[in-house]
Amino acid sequence: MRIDVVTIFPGYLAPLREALLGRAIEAGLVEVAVHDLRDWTHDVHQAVDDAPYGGGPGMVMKPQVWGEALDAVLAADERPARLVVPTPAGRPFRQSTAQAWAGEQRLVFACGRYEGIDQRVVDEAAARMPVDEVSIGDYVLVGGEVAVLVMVEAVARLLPGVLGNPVSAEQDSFSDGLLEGPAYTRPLTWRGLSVPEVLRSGHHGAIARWRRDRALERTADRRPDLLAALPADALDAADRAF
Ligand SMILES: Nc1cc(-c2ccc3ccn(Cc4ccccc4)c3c2)n[nH]1
Repeated sequence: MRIDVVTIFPGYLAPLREALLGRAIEAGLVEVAVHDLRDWTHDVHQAVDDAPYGGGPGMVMKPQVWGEALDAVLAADERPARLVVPTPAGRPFRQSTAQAWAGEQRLVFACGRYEGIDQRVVDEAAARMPVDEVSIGDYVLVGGEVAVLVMVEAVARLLPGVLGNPVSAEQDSFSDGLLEGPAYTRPLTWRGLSVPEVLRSGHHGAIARWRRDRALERTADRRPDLLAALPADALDAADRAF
């Protein structure tokens, strides 16, 4: 997969080259290119924003600069690309979104700032490629860069070879519709707190049942919406007894 990010703050994307994802890039499992939007300005002030039509606070990002930047970035590789535009007004980005995007050959992320990007950039792009306007949560950021870091990590970890132990991607929180239950490691007792006996019993069936019960308990407590959204056949009799 090739990932391109266009932003006026390229330095914000430096963490992409750290740790797990950095190693995946070095291993050639994923390619990442970060581009400075201002490279496609032509005026001395390198203007990327202007006042909003219709008035209102803040500034809007100019369509001309974005149009030239996206044309150039898309032309740099013949693989078909999906354009992703983070915005507070987007459809929710979920694990299912990350799983769908993990199958893409190419993702191009457009990081807005100010009050966002002129809508015509999205509308014009949508005429020639798939475009997703996505939100990473119901809170307001200052720009799209942090959202891109979140989404790139969520997608990249699903790519073959990126995670050391691929099984964990399948056993993710949300992959079975439930939250992850509690996890423990050594020491057996820490500050007077001990690890649940069942986890040391060696009884794999009992352990699996205990873990499922803790996941159900936590999901019911913290995310009842997820429980309500589970398909009818997702809970077996033992789950219902819980
Ligand atoms: N989930 C999520 C995404 C964003 C986000 C993404 C891109 C941009 C570009 C500019 N802003 C600032 C902004 C504030 C308010 C209204 C519109 C834009 C952004 C915010 N916030 N929260």
